[in-house]
Amino acid sequence: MRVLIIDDQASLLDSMRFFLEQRKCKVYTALTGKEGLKTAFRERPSLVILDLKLPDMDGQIILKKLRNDMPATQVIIVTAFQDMENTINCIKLGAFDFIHKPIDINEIDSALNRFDKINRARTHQDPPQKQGVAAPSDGKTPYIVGKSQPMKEVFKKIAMVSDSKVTVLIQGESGTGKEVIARTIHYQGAWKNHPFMVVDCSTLVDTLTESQLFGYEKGAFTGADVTRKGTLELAGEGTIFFDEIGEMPLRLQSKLLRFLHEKEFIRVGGSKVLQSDARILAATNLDLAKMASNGRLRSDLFYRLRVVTIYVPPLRDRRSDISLLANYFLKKIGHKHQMPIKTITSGARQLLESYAWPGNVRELENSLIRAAVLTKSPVLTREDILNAISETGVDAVQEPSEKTLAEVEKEHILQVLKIKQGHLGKACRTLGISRPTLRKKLNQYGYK
Ligand SMILES: Nc1ncnc2c1ncn2[C@@H]1O[C@H](COP(=O)(O)OP(=O)(O)OP(=O)(O)O)[C@@H](O)[C@H]1O
Repeated sequence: MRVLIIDDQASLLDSMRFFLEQRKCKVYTALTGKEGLKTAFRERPSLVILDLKLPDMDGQIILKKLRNDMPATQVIIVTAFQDMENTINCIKLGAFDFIHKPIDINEIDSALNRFDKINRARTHQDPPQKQGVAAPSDGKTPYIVGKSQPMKEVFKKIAMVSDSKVTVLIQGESGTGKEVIARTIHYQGAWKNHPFMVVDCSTLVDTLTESQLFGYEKGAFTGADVTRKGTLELAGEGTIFFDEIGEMPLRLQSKLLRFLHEKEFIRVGGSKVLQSDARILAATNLDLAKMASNGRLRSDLFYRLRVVTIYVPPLRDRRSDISLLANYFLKKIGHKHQMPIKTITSGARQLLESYAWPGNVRELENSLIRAAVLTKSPVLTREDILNAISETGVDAVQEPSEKTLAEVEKEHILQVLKIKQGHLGKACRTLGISRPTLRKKLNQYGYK
């Protein structure tokens, strides 16, 4: 295989050359963008490894040129994790993969393995299609940190859907980052200057929801003294994100379905059919297929929603993201609380990487906030992290104890409630008990 590496760090070029030559690649190198393009057009490599930050040219311009003029050549971009917007733009522009800086040779190895595999499969296919062009960045996009293979797939899907109005269902456990993904789809997309509206289906009452969603006409019900627009109208050409879609009352499900089919709706108490061009994103941590089969969710709505599904794996299934996320959160905490950025010992890092994180990324972030705020020292130890986790976490890191079953049950219920930030509905789902049962138990513990 012929590989061209474009990077302004001579030492990195040397070590990559050494590594790639071991893999029997013919390697070309270039220290600048201009030199890189010249070499690419002369040598026609099958793969280019391209650093986005070059002294003379923007990496995205080089990528665009390579994808346009040499579509058979694939490009892996090298990026800093703070460059998430750029990374997504590069995927939109047709980058094959990305690896993070500082470069871990294992990441290159697995990217090359993927490239080999896909290249072999592609031999009999048509040349790759030209990809869409990215919208300019506006700085509002939230960061999504991740370098694990499942998160790379998530980034690719975000890039694929953000410039279209396709309905997307985001599935994953609580705290895995579903809302961040929804926001990123919106703010990376062509309609990012239009509103992003969130509807939390788990907190809405049936009748209230209807007027909130569809708006109402003056006089539609007692207290409706003026005509009001609902979320669908207010969103305009933007995005409506239905969080916890599995909680939507059945009656509203059919109205939402009509909206998804026809893009039409009527205000409560009105007769005029109104049009909306909003994009629908939905998220759930429930098994919607099961809900559809037992009648709790309309199956036609389920099929309509899952046109494109993004699955976000729990943090315990993508442990290679943990260290990166921890660094990111420690920086974020430092900036937010205006304190020096804390670091962690290798023991603490090992603990973070081995813990089960039942509350996923949210629990990791909250534990680090607690540890950073409560610890005076600039370096967080294993103990500091352990204390912070056991404040809210589930018992995954604790030693076996001699507690009674009732004590363990109480602790577990209170911990889950903390993780769910006091949200009874969410806690019930995690605990697998009904709301009345949870209330009864809380009463027994002395909580009203
Ligand atoms: N990959 C990620 N990179 C950076 N921050 C993340 C990532 N994933 C999650 N977070 C952060 O973790 C917290 C929880 O994320 P989010 O609210 O998106 O999860 P969720 O899956 O929608 O949760 P829920 O199902 O409980 O509503 C947020 O503060 C978010 O910013």
